[in-house]
Amino acid sequence: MATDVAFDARHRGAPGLAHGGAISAACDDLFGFVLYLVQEIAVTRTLTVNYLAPVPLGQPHRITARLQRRQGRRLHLEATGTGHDDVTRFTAEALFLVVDREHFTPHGADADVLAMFNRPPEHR
Ligand SMILES: CCCCCCCCCC(=O)SCCNC(=O)CCNC(=O)[C@H](O)C(C)(C)COP(=O)(O)OP(=O)(O)OC[C@H]1O[C@@H](n2cnc3c(N)ncnc32)[C@H](O)[C@@H]1OP(=O)(O)O
Repeated sequence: MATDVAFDARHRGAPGLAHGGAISAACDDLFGFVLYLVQEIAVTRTLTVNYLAPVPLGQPHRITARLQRRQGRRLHLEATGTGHDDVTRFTAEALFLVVDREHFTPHGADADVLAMFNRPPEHR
């Protein structure tokens, strides 16, 4: 699964550069979408981002994410973020753990939890 992201002023860290937290969030979010492909309900247990080079604001980066392997409840995911100039500026690895629906029901409205399972959330 892939998405194209151009970090903007909302994601600024150092002048002209994306904040590491925004990069991390983009990777975690895309991993969440991979779950719809592998048809598992899971949540992030660990997330490691390797910041290989500064990410300039306003330059599109393609983030590609995939399930690398599965061990029981453990889903190992990995992602790569590459600019249009073919420079890979970050990679990420995550451990997601499969959970049941009851993981979410104490916190969100039933209809919202059900909707989340039926289709990916819409992003603006
Ligand atoms: C389809 C729709 C899905 C939508 C979800 C989208 C999610 C988007 C991404 C997110 O932002 S999720 C939000 C951020 N994450 C969280 O809020 C998770 C908070 N953490 C928890 O709720 C619990 O820690 C969790 C449910 C993940 C796990 O608790 P458990 O008590 O169920 O598991 P446990 O700690 O016993 O670990 C289960 C297994 O994983 C193993 N494990 C845990 N941490 C590990 C680790 N770091 N490395 C390797 N293995 C690990 C652990 O040893 C164990 O192995 P065994 O099954 O063999 O005994």
